[in-house]
Amino acid sequence: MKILERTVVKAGQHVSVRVPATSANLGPGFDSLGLALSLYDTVAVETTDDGIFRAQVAGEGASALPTDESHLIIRTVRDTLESAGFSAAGLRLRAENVIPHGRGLGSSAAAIVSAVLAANALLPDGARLDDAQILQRCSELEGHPDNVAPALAGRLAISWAEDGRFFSTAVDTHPDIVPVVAIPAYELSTELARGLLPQTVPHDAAAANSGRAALLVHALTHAPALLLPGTVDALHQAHRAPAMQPSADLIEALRTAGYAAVVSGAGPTVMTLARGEDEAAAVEALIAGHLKTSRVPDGWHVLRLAVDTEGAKVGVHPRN
Ligand SMILES: Nc1ncnc2c1ncn2[C@@H]1O[C@H](COP(=O)(O)OP(=O)(O)O)[C@@H](O)[C@H]1O
Ligand SMILES: N[C@@H](CCOP(=O)(O)O)C(=O)O
Repeated sequence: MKILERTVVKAGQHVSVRVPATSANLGPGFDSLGLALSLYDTVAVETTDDGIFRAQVAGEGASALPTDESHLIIRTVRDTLESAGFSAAGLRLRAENVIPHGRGLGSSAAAIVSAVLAANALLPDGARLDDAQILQRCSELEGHPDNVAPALAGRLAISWAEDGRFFSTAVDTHPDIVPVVAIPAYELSTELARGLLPQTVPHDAAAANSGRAALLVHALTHAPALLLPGTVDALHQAHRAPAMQPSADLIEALRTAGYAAVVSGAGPTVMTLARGEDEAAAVEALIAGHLKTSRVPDGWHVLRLAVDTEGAKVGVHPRN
């Protein structure tokens, strides 16, 4: 058997990456629309020559995530180096996690993006991936592009796939848009939520959904008054509701009151796209009242966020 020779990347390199949370789907944009949010994970990676691969995790997942070479970011850094013909003799990683896990705010996408960008920065000139290759790699690892694209580029990302290739374009949102997220204590894995979807959908549902998705892009970029009709989904939310009934009930209460509430990603976080700070305050008041009077589990966190406009940021110290 032929053993593949890989060049070992230089030890003593330091890279840090900050990646935003993301909310995918936004109602009718299943696997295609995603919004970058002002909530960030940060990871610092150092190459060593001691043969040890170790992660130190603070914040979200600190007590649950592995700290050895099975950590998602360590695995993805190594795989990305290896696919470029390189390897690391050792890695030390420090993660400061703020994005909650299994809540539909793109934590796994943020981890994948930070790993691919860190690995890319560790590669020598001439071996690095370009932006299209980075999007391709991250989308393949995540399985869909709608979280990784806005995590990379910021803003509202519109993504699509063709013959196994992933593409995306990012656009500015209207300045009035204020995302308010209500994050429950309970988790729902994206894998499990994807398993609840049917293999095929009726033609009228697909036709209705494409009209709403087109309307939503206009509402988010130019006409926030159209956000309520623009966030009607016919493809995934109803199928997933039984797995997140408290979130589905909160969405119904918000939409009945005229607010554009959706399932964030695969859930169970509820995101409302408010029009301005006054409406955001009214949304927060409605959520607080609903959580007090309805029989929902405790432990929700409500955050008023902004749309992140920068996407992932990489720092290299020092550049070789
Ligand atoms: N920062 C991280 N570091 C390591 N693993 C992570 C990180 N963020 C997420 N993960 C992994 O991804 C899982 C959550 O992914 P997923 O079910 O897709 O939910 P989410 O909507 O948060 O992306 C976590 O349980 C964990 O295994
Ligand atoms: N389009 C995906 C989005 C998953 O987002 P996440 O934040 O829940 O990982 C889906 O709906 O499955």
